This record gives sequence, C-alpha cells and structure tokens, in this order.
Amino acid sequence: MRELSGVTKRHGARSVLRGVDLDVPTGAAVGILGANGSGKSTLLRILAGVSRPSGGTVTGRPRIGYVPDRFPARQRMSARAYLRHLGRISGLSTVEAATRADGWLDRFALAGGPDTPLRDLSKGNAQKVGIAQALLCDPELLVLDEPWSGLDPDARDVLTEVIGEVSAAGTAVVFTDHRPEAVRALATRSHRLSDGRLEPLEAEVETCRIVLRDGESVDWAAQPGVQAVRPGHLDVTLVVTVEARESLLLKAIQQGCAVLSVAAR
Ligand SMILES: Nc1ncnc2c1ncn2[C@@H]1O[C@H](COP(=O)(O)OP(=O)(O)OP(=O)(O)O)[C@@H](O)[C@H]1O
Repeated sequence: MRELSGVTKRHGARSVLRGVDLDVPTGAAVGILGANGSGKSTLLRILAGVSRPSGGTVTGRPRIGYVPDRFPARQRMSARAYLRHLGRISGLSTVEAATRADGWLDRFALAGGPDTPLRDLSKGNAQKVGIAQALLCDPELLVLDEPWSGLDPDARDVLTEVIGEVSAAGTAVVFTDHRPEAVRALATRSHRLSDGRLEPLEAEVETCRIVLRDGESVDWAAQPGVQAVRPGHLDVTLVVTVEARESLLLKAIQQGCAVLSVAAR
C-alpha cells in the first residue's frame, strides 16, 4: 500500500533520516517508538506525503488521513463547520459530511460541543478534531503522530478502539508513541527509530486475526499467544500468533463465543 525505500532526510547539515525502509501493507498496524528528536514526525510527514524525502523513494498512493504532531486549530470556524467543510471538499455529499462530522465529534465527546470555535478548543479537544478530520473520508492509510498525547482517558480508549476497528476493516495504520507497552499492545509491527534508522522492536512473529462475538467473559490478553486485544462495539478482535491459533479458537468455542472470522494478517 505504501512503501519507503532508502529514505533520507536532511535538515540543513543535520541528517535526520539515514536510509529508512518501511513497508506498510493493507491492514497493518505499525507502531514507531523513538526518543524526542529522533525523527518520528519527520518520518510520518514523509509517509503522509506532506514532506518530500531528500533521497530514496516513496511508493503507493493510498487515500491518507494524517494527524500531525500539532493540530493547527486557530480558526474562528466551529469544529462541526470545519469538519463538514473538509468532508465536502473531499467529495462527500452535504448530508454525508454532516453525519460523519457529527458522528466523530460525538464519539470523541468534544467538550463544549460541536459548535465550539476551533481557536477556543483546549489542546486535547483540538486533538480530537484533528483525529476526526483524518478519519472523515475513510482513509486507506491512517498516519497518526503521537495521537494519544493530550487526550483524556476516555478519549484515549476511544482512539485505541477506533484504531482496532479501522485496522480490522483493512485500513493500514502507522502511529508513533513514547510508550513501548502501548506500541506492543496495538501494533502488528513495531519499530524503533534511532540514529536515523528504523530497527524492528522485536523479532516478527507470524500472526493472524480472530474476530469473536460474546468473548467478553475471557481475559484474552492473559492467554498465551495473544498479542493484542481490540474491543469493538459488538465484537472483539484478537491478534494471535499462528502457533496459538487452534488452541485459542478451541477456548473461544468452549467459552460459547461465536467465531466471526479468522484471517491472516
Ligand atoms: N523544518 C525543520 N527544520 C530544521 N530542523 C528540523 C525541522 N523539522 C525537524 N527538525 C529537526 O529534526 C529532528 C527530528 O525532529 P522530529 O520532530 O522529526 O523528531 P520527533 O522524533 O518527532 O521528536 P518528538 O518526540 O519530540 O516529537 C530534530 O532535531 C528537529 O529539531
């Protein structure tokens, strides 16, 4: 879907990226860790297509939703009007743009309501609008730069849930964060950006995805072979190692869960 090959980026004399290779296939959830100033935002800007690399190639042209590290919300326009407007210029009908805009603002519980002017929003509430604008037009690739930063606990949970949902539906997601445990829990591929290069965070294990209904009674995260658990509205998606797939399916059936799908990642 999107692939970076040998990507370099210089800012003046400074080499920020020194030959980054990154393959982002459909449905992948790619997590990137890195210290402050390691170049995560620089890398995500290139991935999102808002910045050009100094060298190397970027291939693939998916429809991209991008949440920058700082969402610039200095306008007088209300959150609702802004999102509706963006939806319209992205090709949605007036009704569809309004429905989607209100749906995302409602789900993320924008404090002050959807008619609050963007420039009056707090950092966290501006971040919610930033996330909503990226989701508005069903992106094929979602690029999220430290998307949890500034969000309250409820909104953080909603975002984690949404990432699980869109990724289960086939959207590729690339996100940065400073918390290794969060990256490991959510990502199907994890990397660390260090010294301008991207290293795998751990050896990759072949995984698959199991979607269950009525699986709430089991502590799936504690089961051997379960790498990530993503609760949805009516179902739960497990990312599991292929090795543990059969025993986990057996457990699910024994617990009375309905197995909705089993898919390779
Ligand atoms: N437009 C620019 N001009 C000059 N230097 C820049 C520019 N953008 C970024 N840099 C430098 O590139 C380096 C990487 O910055 P970047 O914002 O990508 O890091 P980061 O990993 O996202 O950091 P943080 O975790 O603090 O958000 C930093 O040293 C930064 O000062």
